[in-house]
Amino acid sequence: MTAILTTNNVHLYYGEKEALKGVSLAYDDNSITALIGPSGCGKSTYLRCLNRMNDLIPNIRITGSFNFQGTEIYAPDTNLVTLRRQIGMVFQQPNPFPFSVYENVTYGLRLNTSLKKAELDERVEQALRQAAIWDEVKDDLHKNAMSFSGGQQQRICIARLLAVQPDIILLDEPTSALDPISSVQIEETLLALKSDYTIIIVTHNLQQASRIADRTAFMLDGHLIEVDLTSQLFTQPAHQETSDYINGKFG
Ligand SMILES: Nc1ncnc2c1ncn2[C@@H]1O[C@H](COP(=O)(O)OP(=O)(O)OP(=O)(O)O)[C@@H](O)[C@H]1O
Repeated sequence: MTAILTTNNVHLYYGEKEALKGVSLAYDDNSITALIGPSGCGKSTYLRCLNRMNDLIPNIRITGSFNFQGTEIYAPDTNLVTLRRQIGMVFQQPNPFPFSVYENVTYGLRLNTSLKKAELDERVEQALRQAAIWDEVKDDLHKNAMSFSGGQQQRICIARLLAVQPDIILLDEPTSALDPISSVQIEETLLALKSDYTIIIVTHNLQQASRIADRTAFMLDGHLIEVDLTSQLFTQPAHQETSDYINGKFG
């Protein structure tokens, strides 16, 4: 399989502090990769590099390469709006805009395209169906997205991202603010989406990683310790630190 995204020898410094220490990882299309590791190991920092969400942090320095479909993400001529359409992100706290469901889902489309109303309607339904929230909101498309439950809001945010047809979906602990039923619904949604997208998810929840991820990467203190098929990493990790972490000895 060819990798859709490859990061090579990534180092990231917040001022003097080195938060990423040579992370190299490649991602296959149509797969879910989980990034796990104790608090502060650099998971979110690394994830945010992938669509340049760290760009505005003062005194940040990033080295290494980030090859996305043959182009360098950090090339000077990269268009950030296009990049973030292709590599979208879902955050820990659901963050719908304070507008209707319909306006949320069409937001990126109205910025990037000049689709007609009927085409917009079609894309809205398609994205909400893919995010497994259509049945719950189809009669309330013009209701404020903030009036739905946290889990519903998170699936509306996923639909908002899917509407612009990204290639890669980044998720930073997308279920940690949600109840268990909503979390399962998000996991099922991600499993269904994997046939069309590349998904990279940061999670503290090891059961979640083992339920949904094809591959899991374990990070510690800015290093990538190992990456493997999830079943392999959880049953026969190659490194003692990984074994100690997954067995709850720290973290
Ligand atoms: N904006 C920032 N400025 C300075 N240091 C930062 C910044 N963001 C993160 N760090 C530091 O970089 C290191 C990695 O943080 P990061 O948030 O990426 O870890 P994490 O593994 O995602 O942690 P958690 O699981 O708690 O979210 C930590 O030591 C953190 O304090």
